[in-house]
Amino acid sequence: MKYISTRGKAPELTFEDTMLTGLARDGGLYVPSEIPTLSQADIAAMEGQSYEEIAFRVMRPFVGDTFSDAEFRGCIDRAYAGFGHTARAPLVQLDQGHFLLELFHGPTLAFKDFAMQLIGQLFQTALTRRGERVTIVGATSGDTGSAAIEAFRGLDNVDVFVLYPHGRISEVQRRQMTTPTESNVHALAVDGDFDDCQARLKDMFNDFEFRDAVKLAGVNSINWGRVLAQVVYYFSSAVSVGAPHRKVSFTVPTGNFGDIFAGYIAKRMGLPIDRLVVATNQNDILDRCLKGQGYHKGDTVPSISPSMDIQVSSNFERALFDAYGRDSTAVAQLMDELKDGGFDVSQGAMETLQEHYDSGRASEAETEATIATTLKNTTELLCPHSAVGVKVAGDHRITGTPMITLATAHPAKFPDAVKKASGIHPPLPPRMEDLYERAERVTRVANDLAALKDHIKGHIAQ
Ligand SMILES: Cc1ncc(COP(=O)(O)O)c(C=O)c1O
Ligand SMILES: N[C@@H](CCOP(=O)(O)O)C(=O)O
Repeated sequence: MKYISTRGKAPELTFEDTMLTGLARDGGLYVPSEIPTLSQADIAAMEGQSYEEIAFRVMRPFVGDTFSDAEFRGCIDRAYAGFGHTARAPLVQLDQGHFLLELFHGPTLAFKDFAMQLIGQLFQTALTRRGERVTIVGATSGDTGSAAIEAFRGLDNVDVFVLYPHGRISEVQRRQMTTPTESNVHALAVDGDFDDCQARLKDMFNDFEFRDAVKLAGVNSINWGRVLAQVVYYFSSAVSVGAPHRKVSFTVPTGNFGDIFAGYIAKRMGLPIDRLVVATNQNDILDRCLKGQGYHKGDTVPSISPSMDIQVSSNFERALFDAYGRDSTAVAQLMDELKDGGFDVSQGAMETLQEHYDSGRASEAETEATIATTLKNTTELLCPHSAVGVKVAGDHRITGTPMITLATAHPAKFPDAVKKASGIHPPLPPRMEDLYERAERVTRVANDLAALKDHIKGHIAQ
């Protein structure tokens, strides 16, 4: 299995090198040169299998000979052993034909743990074998950062720096990143928004001198391994509601487009997915684009679902690559236009996108109302991101096709917004009860590439 860049000018890589490389050297994102498929019989055989077994069967074809079967199975087993639910990703029925996929039973209470816990194991195995160390830098709107710190803290061969937008994440999210005591993890509060953090991260990858000097690696969803691990729960959940014998639709609270793109990969692999519904908050650039209005950046408006306060949706580049018939020149041109504010999508590419994706948005008031009504009707307490999904799913139901909405975070990560909407203050799990008493360690930094690079160079272990 080979991986190619969406911009066509970076070397083809193996799975291992793709995973350790992060952003392609031409600024693009790596994707598999072809998508392996599973037969209907392969998918039907997943019924009743453990999450770990389904994970092995879904991901194995993408990994090539990077890991032996035994190594790969070991990584998967260790990755999910610490989850707080034996099903790992349990399905809860909300009403007739509408299901919630709870993806928040991992160590940091968000769906990011599914990929990050696995990536942590895969990095460790590959780096130990190669005798190498890397510097991981991540950009986060709240959840990727804590998941990355949890997955890599205390490891000998990795330093982790996480850039988050100062004052724009919840207190629980911040404390999850600033309270770990291991010296190889560093939280950096950037004066800017998430798009600034992500842009500076990409600047670092595009600065080859810096990139090579610190052996930069990325664990944002620019890393193909992140997307791949998220494909698994589309299979596990769809099979539970009748796939491959019936079609299933998914609604996905969306920001950086990694999670919904994983759903698209599942569909390309043969999972009978009818609609993939992109659900955005008031930062609705993706909804507007998928409705044919072009991709044009505006200002990010802080919301009660802060993890989705994003204008430059990184993985949309992967969706565009396929929609433009894998024309890397066209994609590179669009990404150049994006630097100047945005681009229009060609009619052909738009039709291809709309074949797979629907979209909708939820206002702040609709998000709050959905938290309240869902609690009243079902006893499920949603986080604001999951509530965006549930609201939008409600607008896209088709009789006879089950709809699965992804619940991407635990409500306790956003207690203020949840309390305001529901009257309930969701408690943290017992292992995190003292989060508010733990000492914080964080460095405030300007939104300035040189300052960030200096800080990182000065704090990596030699
Ligand atoms: C809780 C939560 N929900 C939804 C999203 C959006 O996911 P994606 O960026 O993969 O579209 C994020 C951020 O990634 C998140 O942290
Ligand atoms: N919402 C994310 C933003 C980064 O997304 P990623 O999937 O590219 O890591 C976050 O919580 O940090």
